[in-house]
Amino acid sequence: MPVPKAELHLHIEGTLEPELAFALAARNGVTLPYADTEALREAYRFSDLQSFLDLYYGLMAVLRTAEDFTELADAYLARAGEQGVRHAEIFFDPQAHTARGVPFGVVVEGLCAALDRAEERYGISTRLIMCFLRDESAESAMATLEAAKPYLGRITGVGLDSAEVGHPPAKFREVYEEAARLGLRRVAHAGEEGPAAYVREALDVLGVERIDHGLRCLEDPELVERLARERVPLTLCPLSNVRLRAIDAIGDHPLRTMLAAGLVATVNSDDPAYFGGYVEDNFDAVRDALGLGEEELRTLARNSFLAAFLEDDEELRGRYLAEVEAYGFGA
Ligand SMILES: Nc1ncnc2[nH]cnc12
Ligand SMILES: [Zn+2]
Repeated sequence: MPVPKAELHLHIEGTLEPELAFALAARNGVTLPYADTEALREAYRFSDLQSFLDLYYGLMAVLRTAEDFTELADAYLARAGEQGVRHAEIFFDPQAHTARGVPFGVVVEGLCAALDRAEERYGISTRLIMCFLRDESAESAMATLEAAKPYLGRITGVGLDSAEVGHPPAKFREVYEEAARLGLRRVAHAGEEGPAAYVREALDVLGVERIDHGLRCLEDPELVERLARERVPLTLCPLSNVRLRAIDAIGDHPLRTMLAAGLVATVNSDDPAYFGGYVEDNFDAVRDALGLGEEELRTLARNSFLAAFLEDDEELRGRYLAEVEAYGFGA
């Protein structure tokens, strides 16, 4: 059994495997511009974040009903369970669905039908984080936050994703202020393709508690020192970074440098259906390419639970942390 871990950077729409995409397309009468699953997989050669996003948003056309979202989440949770995930904080992109006429409530209710039975079926506790598309307007993000109000009992936090460069965090200052007033936790993608300054801005202007990716923080040593001192977790996604060409090869990933700098690094899968692996596959990839040892792997697993939004259930966090300490690597 893989090491117990929390997955903190996972877009549920990014778990849409080609087989499920075609099955949902048939069920919903949607025609996909690919002959079959093989042709679709062939298209997964990305040159940057935008080239991925174009395909990712396009394929979402097959997601129409609450049941579709339930199936999607169920398929992820089953895979995640096999990969040692004990706790999952799941992103979703409401605007990518409401823009196609799928109501906010359909998405949340569909996802929650799967999340509600995840503990019982897969032994996984869950949280839901709604992400704003940063290449859409702040007004659209605010309207999305408004649409979320009837469902706030089910939503733990807000995030910020999509095309990063040219859409700095400060664009969403008021939206994040309102989210904080509503008692929502705050995270944001920053420093994936964008500069270290965006990481700083996400902390200072949006008040985020974790940085998603944060890769480019390394270009600013003072910022690295601050992230380490304030113990701001980074949710890294190594296979994603290779596929989206943020780095040339997995062996170039700066994870080891980040751990040595005292950063609270975690390893996650981002969009596993598109990037060639789920979370344990990411652990395996960095272990093999960077030669990580038992203590580094245990630190990554421990960090994932320390960084999780489990303040409402510290007993559960404690149990997960005890599982990490008791885990026997190489068994
Ligand atoms: N890696 C990523 N970066 C930004 N937005 C995303 N949406 C889904 N995956 C993403
Ligand atoms: Zn992401």
